Amino acid sequence: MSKVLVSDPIDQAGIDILSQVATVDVNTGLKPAELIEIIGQYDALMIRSGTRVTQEIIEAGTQLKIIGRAGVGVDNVDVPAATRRGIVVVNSPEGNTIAAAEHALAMMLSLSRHIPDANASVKRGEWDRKTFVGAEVYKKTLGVVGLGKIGSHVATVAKAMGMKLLAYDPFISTERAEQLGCQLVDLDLLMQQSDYITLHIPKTPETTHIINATTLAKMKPTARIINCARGGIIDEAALAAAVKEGKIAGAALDVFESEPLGESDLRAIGKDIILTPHLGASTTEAQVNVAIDVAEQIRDVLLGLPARSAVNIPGLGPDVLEELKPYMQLAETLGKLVGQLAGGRVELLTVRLQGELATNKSQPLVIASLKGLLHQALRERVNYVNANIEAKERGIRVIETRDASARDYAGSLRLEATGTLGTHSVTGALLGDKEIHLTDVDGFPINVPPSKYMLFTLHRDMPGIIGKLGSLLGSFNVNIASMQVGRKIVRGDAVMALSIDDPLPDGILAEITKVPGIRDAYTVTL
Ligand SMILES: NC(=O)c1ccc[n+]([C@@H]2O[C@H](COP(=O)([O-])OP(=O)(O)OC[C@H]3O[C@@H](n4cnc5c(N)ncnc54)[C@H](O)[C@@H]3O)[C@@H](O)[C@H]2O)c1
Ligand SMILES: O=C(O)CC[C@@H](O)C(=O)O
Repeated sequence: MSKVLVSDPIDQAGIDILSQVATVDVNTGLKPAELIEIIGQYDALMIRSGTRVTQEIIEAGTQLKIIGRAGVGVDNVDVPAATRRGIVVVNSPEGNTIAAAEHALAMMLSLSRHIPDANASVKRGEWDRKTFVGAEVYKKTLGVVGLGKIGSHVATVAKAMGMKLLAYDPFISTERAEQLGCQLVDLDLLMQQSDYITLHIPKTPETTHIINATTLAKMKPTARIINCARGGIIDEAALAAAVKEGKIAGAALDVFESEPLGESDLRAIGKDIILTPHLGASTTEAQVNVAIDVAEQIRDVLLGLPARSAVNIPGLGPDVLEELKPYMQLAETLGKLVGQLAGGRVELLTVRLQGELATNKSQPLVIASLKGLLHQALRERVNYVNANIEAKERGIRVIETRDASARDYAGSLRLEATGTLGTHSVTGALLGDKEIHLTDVDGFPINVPPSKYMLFTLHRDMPGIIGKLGSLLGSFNVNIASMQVGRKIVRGDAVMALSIDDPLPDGILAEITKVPGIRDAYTVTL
């Protein structure tokens, strides 16, 4: 019989499901060394946010087939390390949506009416009705940052309470925002005009400290901000200072840069700051939902069936998977690339299957392309199961075309993305030992294997330009691993593809486009 280790508190409903197919050991609060010591005996590991599943733990888990995260965020799991070892990582993308949305709404109302401090005062024996005069949310403006699953539910309920809604989400269509009664605006306008601001975005390099001293300074002095998404999206020191100095009226936080919250200025501020210990998902209903959702997937994988919400491996039958896996990786890589070249909001994705791929099962490749395209916006929340639905909700139209006569490579895939900032295309193929190669960017032929960090330029093919770019990158201490130019005619337009060892430092893109002859530059992380 298989063995499952449950290393965080999980609802009994999940344990009952696991017990149908496995021996279940519940052992919570383990130190990393203790987990490393015992993980080798287990086929599956089920966690919440408490257990940090590092590469070391994954390597010690020699029998592990699946890691199940009872919740949304898999930021406590080293997913690339699990993928390398062929371990499926599953989550529950929707099980706690309502719980988190209701917590944000509860925070907004509690802040407005000083409920935590009023309650504490009555319990101390006082009867103070002056200190706790509040504000109504009716007819006030709520700015929703991130109009995904949780943000959408918050918006729907806030609308019913008579609030006016603004939203900032660069990956959501105007139509989707309008359906929810939200006016889509940029972040600056949202910060300036909202009476309440609520954050529902993932923590990514782009969203880390997206709310900082500069953005907070744009808020009205009467405005309040709520973060039930992820710690680190708000710069906590800047927030504490803004509330203390009366630059904004208040804040409510469920999540922190470091959890549990240690020494912090936030604790010292009275009724204008409300703090809860990452309780967004802590409702009986959500814990039953996520436990069942993830336990069912662990059960299925242990029985040799596909998982429905795999973060790293598609929920397809093993035979189809084996055959298509290299092409799905190609499609996902091209999706990530074209999404970042297009920037902004993509409205149309054209997937063209060429050569022998034209006769293949196309649906998984279209899904993998969409998963790659949406990765920038959704990170681990997009998977092979929800990519289609997420794309539809964002108003992304998908067109699929086939060209069996294309003969440049045995089989190749071309993605073209049209968005608010223009159209870009990329083509790729599997060469040699099924190695992914980019064979075309924006109609310019190249032949480069993709790397984690890349820089693309669109420039005029003229003497000296490569040297100038090389020196500029050198002056920013950027090391070039490889470089290739693709052109159609001599001294015409050209594309340069550079693989670089590290992410480009801030500000360098603007410098690159100042080099005479370079029209555009795009940085990409794959
Ligand atoms: N407090 C809790 O216990 C708790 C519980 C559940 C989820 N969460 C967190 O809540 C957040 C939202 O979860 P969800 O399920 O709604 O996710 P989701 O993926 O459905 O929605 C996230 C939205 O953020 C948008 N987005 C991405 N990058 C952005 C950017 N740079 N600027 C503006 N918008 C951007 C995406 O387009 C997407 O619409 C996540 O961070 C999740 O981890 C917290
Ligand atoms: O496990 C929890 O309680 C937190 C869950 C939440 O942050 C999530 O990402 O789903």
